[in-house]
Amino acid sequence: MFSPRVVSLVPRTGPRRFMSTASKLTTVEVNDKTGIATLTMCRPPVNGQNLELLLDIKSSIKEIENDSSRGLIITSASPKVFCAGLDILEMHKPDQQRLRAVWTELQNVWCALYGISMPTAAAINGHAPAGGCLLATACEYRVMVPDCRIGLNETQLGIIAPKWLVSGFLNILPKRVAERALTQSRLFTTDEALQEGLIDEIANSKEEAVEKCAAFIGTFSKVNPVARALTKLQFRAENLRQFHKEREQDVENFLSLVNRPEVQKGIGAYLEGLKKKKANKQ
Ligand SMILES: CC/C=C\C/C=C\CCCC/C=C/C(=O)SCCNC(=O)CCNC(=O)[C@H](O)C(C)(C)COP(=O)(O)OP(=O)(O)OC[C@H]1O[C@@H](n2cnc3c(N)ncnc32)[C@H](O)[C@@H]1OP(=O)(O)O
Repeated sequence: MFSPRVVSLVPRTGPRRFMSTASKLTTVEVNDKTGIATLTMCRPPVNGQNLELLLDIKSSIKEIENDSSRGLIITSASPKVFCAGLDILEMHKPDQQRLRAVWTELQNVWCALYGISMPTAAAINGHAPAGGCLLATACEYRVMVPDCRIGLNETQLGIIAPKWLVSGFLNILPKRVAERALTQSRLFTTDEALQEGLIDEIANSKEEAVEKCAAFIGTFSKVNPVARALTKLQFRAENLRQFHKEREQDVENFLSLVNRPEVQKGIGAYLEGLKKKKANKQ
C-alpha cells in the first residue's frame, strides 16, 4: 500500500533537497545555510488528506526530526490551497478499515507535529479549512497570504472536532472566540485571522511567507535549544497526555459518528455542493 521511501541527497553546496517519498505526496527541502527544513504537501488539487498523504506527512516530519534540522516549515505546492482538510471521499460510504487508518494517521500527524521539539511554522499559501487548520495550529507560528480562509468548519459537515483537534486552536485563540468559531463553523478571512491572532503575519506571496517563517525560526538562534525544546513541550504536555489517554476511544467515536446515516447524508450533500460549485464555475 505504501512504498518505501527513496531519499536522494543533492550536493551540500546551496540548498540541500531530499525528495521525501517514492509517491512524492510531500517533498522536504533543507536549506543548508539555515538548517531549516521545508515540508511541502503536493497532492493536487487541494491536498485533501487521504491515507497516503497523511502517511507521507508523518514520515516527512519524522525524517526532519531525525535529520536534526533547526526548524520545520510546512507549506503546500498548490497555488490556492494550503490544505483542504480530510479527503471527504475517505469519509463518504467508507471502507471501514481504511477509515480507521485515516483517523489514526490524522492523530499521528497531529501528534508528531504538535509534539516536535524543534521550532515549527506554517507558510499558509492558500485556504486552510478543518484538517488544514489543524496542521497550521499545531505549529508555533503562522504566516498567511491574503484573501484566503482558515478555520475549523467540522460542524458544517455534521461532525464534531474532538478535544485534541481543537487544542492547537485553543492555544492561540481566547476560549470564547474559539467556542463561537467552532459552533458557527467559522472560516476566518486572512485579515480576520490576523485580527483575532489566529495567524501571526500576512505575506504577499508563498515565498515571502516562507521567508517570514524562517525569520521566526531564526529568532531562536541564540536561545539554548534544549531549554527551548523543554519549555515548548512543557506547554504542550498536558494536551498530549490527554490525547494519548483518549486516542483509542477517539477512533471509535469517529467511526461511529461518520457511519451514522444522517452524517453520511450530510457528507454526501456536502460533496454534491462542492461538485455543483465546480459546475457553476465552468
Ligand atoms: C467526540 C468526537 C468524535 C468524533 C470526531 C469525529 C469527527 C471529527 C472529524 C473532524 C476532522 C477533520 C475533518 C475535515 O478535515 S473534513 C474536510 C473539511 N474540508 C472542507 O470543508 C473543505 C472543502 N473544500 C473547499 O472549501 C474548497 O474546495 C477549497 C479548499 C476552499 C478550495 O476551493 P477551490 O480552489 O475553489 O477548489 P474547488 O472547491 O473547486 O475544489 C477542487 C476540487 O477538490 C475537491 N475537494 C475540495 N475539498 C475537498 C476535500 N476536503 N476532500 C475531497 N475533495 C475535495 C473538490 O470537490 C474539487 O473536485 P473536482 O473533482 O470537482 O475537481
